[in-house]
Amino acid sequence: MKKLFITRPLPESVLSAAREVFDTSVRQSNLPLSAHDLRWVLREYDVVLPTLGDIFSAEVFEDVPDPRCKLLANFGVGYNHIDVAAAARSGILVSNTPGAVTDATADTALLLMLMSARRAAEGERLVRSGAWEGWHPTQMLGMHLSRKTVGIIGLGRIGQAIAQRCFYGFGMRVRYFSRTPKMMEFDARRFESLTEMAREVDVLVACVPGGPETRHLVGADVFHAMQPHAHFVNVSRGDVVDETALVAALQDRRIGGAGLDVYEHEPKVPDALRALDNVTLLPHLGTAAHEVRNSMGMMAIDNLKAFAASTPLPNAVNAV
Ligand SMILES: NC(=O)C1=CN([C@@H]2O[C@H](COP(=O)(O)OP(=O)(O)OC[C@H]3O[C@@H](n4cnc5c(N)ncnc54)[C@H](O)[C@@H]3O)[C@@H](O)[C@H]2O)C=CC1
Ligand SMILES: O=C(O)C(=O)CO
Repeated sequence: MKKLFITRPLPESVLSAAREVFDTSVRQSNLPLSAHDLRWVLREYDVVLPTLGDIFSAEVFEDVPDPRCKLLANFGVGYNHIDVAAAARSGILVSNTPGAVTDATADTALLLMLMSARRAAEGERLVRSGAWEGWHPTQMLGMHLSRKTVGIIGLGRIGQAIAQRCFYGFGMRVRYFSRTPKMMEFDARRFESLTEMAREVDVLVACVPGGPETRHLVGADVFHAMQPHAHFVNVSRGDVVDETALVAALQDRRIGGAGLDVYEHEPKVPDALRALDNVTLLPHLGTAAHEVRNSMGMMAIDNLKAFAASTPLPNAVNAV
């Protein structure tokens, strides 16, 4: 049996499926692997199932010249924590879990859109504080989401699922910023300029992958272009946004508010951001549902099984 290392505790059903095929070791910690342990697992195991937070950089791969590991079956669709080109140079395949995460992450985007536009977190804090003085006609007025315009940054799987929810659920107009035109079953206008789109929308949502190519894609220029009532939502990766520029835009009330699931230096959230009442802060909850984490695990196991059977991986993101 090949040796598998799983870097975090996972649902029992996923672990059972893994044990059917592999001599499986499960690390009993939810913290990212240390620099030492990243190198150790590449040396000691045939296959590894990592998650976001386990930073497999080019240096890590270069430090292990002849790795025993031949597959990193990532638990999650986003793999910006793995240098997949460097992995390939070391003869290591990388796979991910697309599709399993799509609906839950799109739901989280809608959750944040509503929470930010309707000031739900602020209202919840008010009730908890005991300072609520009762309903009145001008209490905590926010923005009505129905029939507004949403601008989606990156119309991939999650972006399209958000577009569908906005169009069918809320009667919203859909705009998107994307490198290539996408076919949707309803009218969705494409922008080639992100700032041009930001000028027009009531809600701007980021759902591109993280990494060097998209780092700080949403910066001061975008927040300056947005209308003062407009909201910004991020369910992608923290580094897609210039967090300093976002804090400034929120402090100056240059935008209506923001809803964030991800942060530039997770789990660190800047004090300045936590001090603001016009931002909703979630702890990377995008896929945090029992069924979804189970499906993600099973998808990772499918890739591991394919590797063990020497058949093509269903979800390879590089080639060796
Ligand atoms: N908050 C959370 O818990 C979760 C976050 N995510 C994040 O969402 C990301 C997207 O996931 P999927 O939709 O499944 O991926 P996807 O690959 O289907 O979609 C990404 C889209 O972004 C586009 N894109 C990439 N670079 C771009 C650029 N520079 N400018 C404009 N468009 C660009 C791609 O062409 C593609 O259409 C993941 O990579 C991950 O980082 C995913 C799941 C859960
Ligand atoms: O799948 C991903 O990319 C995640 O962020 C995990 O929820």
